[in-house]
Amino acid sequence: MTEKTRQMKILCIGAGYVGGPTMAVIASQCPDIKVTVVDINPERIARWNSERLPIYEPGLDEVVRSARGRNLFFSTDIEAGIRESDMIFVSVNTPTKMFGTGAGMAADLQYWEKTARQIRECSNTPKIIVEKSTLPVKTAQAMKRIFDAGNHKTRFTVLSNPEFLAEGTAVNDLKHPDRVLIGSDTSPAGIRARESLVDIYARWVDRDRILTTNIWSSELSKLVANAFLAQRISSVNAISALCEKTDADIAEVTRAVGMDSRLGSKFLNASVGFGGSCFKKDILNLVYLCRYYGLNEVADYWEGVIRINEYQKERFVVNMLGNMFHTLSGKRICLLGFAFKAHTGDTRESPGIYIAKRLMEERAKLVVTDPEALENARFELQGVEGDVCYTEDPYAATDGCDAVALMTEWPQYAALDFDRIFRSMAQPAFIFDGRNILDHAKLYTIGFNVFPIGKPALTHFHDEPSIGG
Ligand SMILES: NC(=O)c1ccc[n+]([C@@H]2O[C@H](COP(=O)([O-])OP(=O)(O)OC[C@H]3O[C@@H](n4cnc5c(N)ncnc54)[C@H](O)[C@@H]3O)[C@@H](O)[C@H]2O)c1
Ligand SMILES: O=c1ccn([C@@H]2O[C@H](COP(=O)(O)OP(=O)(O)O[C@H]3O[C@H](CO)[C@@H](O)[C@H](O)[C@H]3O)[C@@H](O)[C@H]2O)c(=O)[nH]1
Repeated sequence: MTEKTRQMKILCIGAGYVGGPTMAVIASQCPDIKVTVVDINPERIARWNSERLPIYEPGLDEVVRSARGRNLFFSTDIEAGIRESDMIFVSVNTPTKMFGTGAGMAADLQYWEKTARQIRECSNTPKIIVEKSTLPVKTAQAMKRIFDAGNHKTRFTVLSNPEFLAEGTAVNDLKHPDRVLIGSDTSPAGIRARESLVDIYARWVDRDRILTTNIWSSELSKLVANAFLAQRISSVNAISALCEKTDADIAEVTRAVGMDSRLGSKFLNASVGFGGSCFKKDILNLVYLCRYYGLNEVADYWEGVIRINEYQKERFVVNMLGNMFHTLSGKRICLLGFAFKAHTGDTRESPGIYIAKRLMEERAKLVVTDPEALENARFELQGVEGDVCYTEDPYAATDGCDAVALMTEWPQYAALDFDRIFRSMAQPAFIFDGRNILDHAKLYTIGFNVFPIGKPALTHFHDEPSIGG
């Protein structure tokens, strides 16, 4: 093949929730580009090559099937992948560091750095390196320093291209993104690399949605986007506590507030708290960066978003305890849903984890149910002391329970036969709706004592709750 007709080869290192779907969509949109996704985890790669993908994501099976074996490949041969590629996306995990300096705050960059060194060692031809993982601002500089130290065989150009997909809607988000952000330096090589990445996305994304910025703005924008989104939920959840004290209704308040076009109506649902692998970790990372630069007031401000989220989860438990006569000991409680949001099997940082642990601390007997997340739920709660069992059938899960705590807004939960559930439960029966998706008036009519978030409770008790321990 001549240089002109040579097939472009993309490699993605990290076959997780981001690497897998992102590359599947690129491969399906660009049949002439060879896309290979590699990972150090052979089981994950085997699942990507099987009929049962390692993650549940609506629409993903079809996209993977359309391209796998044609121009989309999953492999554990990282070195070969690096050698043959022109462009390498780095999509490894960047969790919160749990040791040493910055423990509990900073991003743990060990996976990312190992990858950078491996790329350097295995490269003989020029590479464009694309940061897909969420990284602290200035990581591209560190990456370039690693590449430039000791490899005189070839040239590396680093771009930042953070990913904004949300789980549960990943395929749609990737096919129809609000924007694609690409950061580069302004050297001729930087601009050329940036344009080649723009050209890939432009196959299916309008050019006016493809933003190009300097590399530091791009890295920082990802952290800021997540901080703003999480801040919105913490703002609503903080007000939900005030609503419960004042008989205001959070749904009415957010509707009124969200109709202001300057604010907008999306992402204003009160909840038991936000979860997911990104919000907490990325805000902690932002807070750490602010403290590193001596901006303590700014750090405190953003830390407040996380504090309110912790408060909201604890408030939910305290509310259950207070309304169930100040003891949960020996009571059977169903956690309806365990994924951190609907339409995913992911349980990372799910509020269900905290609630489950606290309820077990109160010696409740838990029954966990979820349509997609039971395997992960078992993993999250393994080794936790207490009485917990798992079942996929929500009717079996609620059978004999004293209370149901709805954790995940799966639409099928709103459609359950609550007459049947009520009849099978211990009396008095309680429902704590951590997502406000149920028909509260109807549940009350059936006989439940209903506790939504940020709305007046509907109970069949006509006296004030007793003050207990
Ligand atoms: N999950 C999301 O919705 C989401 C969205 C946007 C951005 N992000 C960011 O994308 C990055 C990846 O997130 P994720 O959710 O896909 O993580 P993940 O844990 O699902 O996947 C990361 C993968 O990288 C692999 N890996 C780690 N070190 C490796 C190495 N040296 N060589 C090869 N493979 C290696 C792991 O085995 C794992 O399979 C993170 O920085 C995250 O913050 C995540
Ligand atoms: O009004 C709302 C909206 C969301 N949530 C909760 O917030 C969490 C996060 O939800 P969401 O943002 O939809 O899912 P993620 O997959 O975590 O996506 C976020 O994190 C990703 C990783 O960085 C980014 O790419 C996305 O843009 C960003 O939305 C979940 O627990 C939701 O239930 C609420 O409680 N109320």
